Amino acid sequence: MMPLDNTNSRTSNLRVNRNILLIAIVVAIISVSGLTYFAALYLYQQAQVQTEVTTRNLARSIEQNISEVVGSIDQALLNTSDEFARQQSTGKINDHQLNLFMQRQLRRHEHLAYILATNERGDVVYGSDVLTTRNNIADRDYFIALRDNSDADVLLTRLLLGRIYKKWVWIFVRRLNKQDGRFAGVVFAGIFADKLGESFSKYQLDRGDSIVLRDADLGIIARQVFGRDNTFLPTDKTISEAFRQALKSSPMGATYASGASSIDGVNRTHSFRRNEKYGFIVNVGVSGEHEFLQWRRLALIGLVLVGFFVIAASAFAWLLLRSWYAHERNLDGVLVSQRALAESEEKFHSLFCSMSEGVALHRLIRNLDGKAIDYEIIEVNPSFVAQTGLSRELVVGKSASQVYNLEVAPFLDKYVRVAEGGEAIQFEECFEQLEKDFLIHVSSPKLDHFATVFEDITERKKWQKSQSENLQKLELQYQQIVKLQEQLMLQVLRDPLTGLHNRRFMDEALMKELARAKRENYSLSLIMLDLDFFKRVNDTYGHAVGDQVLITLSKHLRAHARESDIVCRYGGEEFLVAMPHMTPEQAFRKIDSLRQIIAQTPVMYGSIPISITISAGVASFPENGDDIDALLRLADNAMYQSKHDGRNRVSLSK
Ligand SMILES: Nc1nc2c(ncn2[C@@H]2O[C@H](COP(=O)(O)OP(=O)(O)OP(=O)(O)O)[C@@H](O)[C@H]2O)c(=O)[nH]1
Repeated sequence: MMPLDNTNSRTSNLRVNRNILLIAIVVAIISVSGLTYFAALYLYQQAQVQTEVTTRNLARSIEQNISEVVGSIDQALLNTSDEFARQQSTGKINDHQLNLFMQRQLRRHEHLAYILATNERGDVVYGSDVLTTRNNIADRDYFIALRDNSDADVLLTRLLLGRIYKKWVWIFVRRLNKQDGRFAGVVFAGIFADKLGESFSKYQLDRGDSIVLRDADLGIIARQVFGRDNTFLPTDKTISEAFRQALKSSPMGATYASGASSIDGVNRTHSFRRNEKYGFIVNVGVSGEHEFLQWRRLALIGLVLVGFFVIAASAFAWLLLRSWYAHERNLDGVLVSQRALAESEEKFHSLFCSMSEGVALHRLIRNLDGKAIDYEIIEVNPSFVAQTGLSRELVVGKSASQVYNLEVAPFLDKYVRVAEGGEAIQFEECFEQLEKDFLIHVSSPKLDHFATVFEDITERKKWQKSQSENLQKLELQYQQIVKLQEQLMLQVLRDPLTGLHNRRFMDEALMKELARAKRENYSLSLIMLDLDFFKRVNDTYGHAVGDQVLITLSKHLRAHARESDIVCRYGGEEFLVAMPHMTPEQAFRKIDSLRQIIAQTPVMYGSIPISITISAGVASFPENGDDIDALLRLADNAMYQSKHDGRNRVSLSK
């Protein structure tokens, strides 16, 4: 069993560890979520940067391409202008040759729709195409501008609805001069806006991305929105506020994020570049869907992973908490049990130490065959030490045979029976060396273990012994008392002089005898007899002789009485004999026979014979009555009748 303190500290350690682990899980969840959030933010920024770089590079690339195209067209215009000048120097313009020249220029530029030239009046007279209709462009702004400016360089128009081909066209114009420098017309080339827009489709952009070409005054020349509707309002100058701000702060080129596009409402990251030489602006808008799609995928994966992690960590924490709480409950249970056990052990220990009886705990020692040959003393209490005089250090951990210096440990057989069978016993033993008696209780708490409780019964034994002696004395005294009582009874119920029953005894006996006679229906005769002239004996020989006479008469009466007869000295010299089963006649004969014997047997006083006679009266049940007093009176009357009739005789009651 784990000590209570250890369990307590283990419980609090567990709680601390649990809290640390829970905090660690929460921190891990927050950290992972935070890291994921910052990673997503970083990736978002990266996607944004990537989008910006893409749009910037694309804008630069497209601007350069268009710039090269425009430069090349400009070169074609210059070449045509030079050819025009060369032919002029010959004095005459050869229309056919000039047209062929212009056709060759046109073929070298795939983007060009046409290349034409006018005279100084604006009539389109030369060109890559043979025109069947007469066209004049003298009213066009660019014609007027070039006509009026002899130093004008190449001129790029806004998008115009062409008069010849009836299509929206971007026109590049150069002035033609006569030999003296005067205005000779213009040479101009056009690119159809739709073709230009189509040419943007070679760029591998994603759906929703856009490329917009604007002239120097911001009018739209061409627009390509990938995967969407490409319609736009030619020459439209509407721009978003973001574009306006970007242009204002950085007129030659910048990157900015637009809100919803003014044209199609799509959010894009834009980069624009203004061509330094020709002033046109290329604006590339990338919706960033691709980059952000990638980011979204990553963010979603991250979110799912974090979600899984949070769920798993929460589930883990929940399971951990549940298991902890269960464990804590168990520990609490263990704590309660341990506390109870500790309290119980404390109580046991305190009881063990404070017991007046000597207690010793033992364990059997077995040999290799498993036979119990001795027992070890595991623990003893202070009373054991006090009783035996053996110190604890001397006995604990030792075998009994060793401690008591005996070949066979004391009471081994008895103890083995208890330790193996489990049934408690007790026996008394006198330890002569200690001069003490003990009542030894032996019980077995578990197999091979037993406890002995030595109850000192020396005093009790002494007391028992003295009690026994006292009892013997008492018994003796009792016997003496009984004897005395018997003597007393004799004294009370017998006449001390003659040893016959006295009148008191007779009174009680007669009641019983008469009752029995009535019950069993037999006769009961009462004989009252009296010494004749006894006074004379006393007077003559003395009272002692008189006593001797009385004793002699008593002996006669006793000698002639049956077992069932009751003889008593009824008073002075009066005697009464009760004779059960005797009719009056039988009684008469019996007492008369006795009378005769007495009369013939004198009492000897020394050598002097003293003659004695008796007078008697007989009364019987049922002949003379059934009442004791009446019968006694009748017997007495009969006796007096005998006196009256001369003494020495027996009379029957009438
Ligand atoms: N020695 C002795 N004398 C006794 C005892 N009890 C009574 N007496 C005597 O018995 C005598 C009885 O005398 P009475 O009653 O006159 O009768 P009696 O002399 O026998 O004459 P009758 O009965 O008429 O024949 C008295 O003298 C008594 O003292 C006794 O225990 N011992």
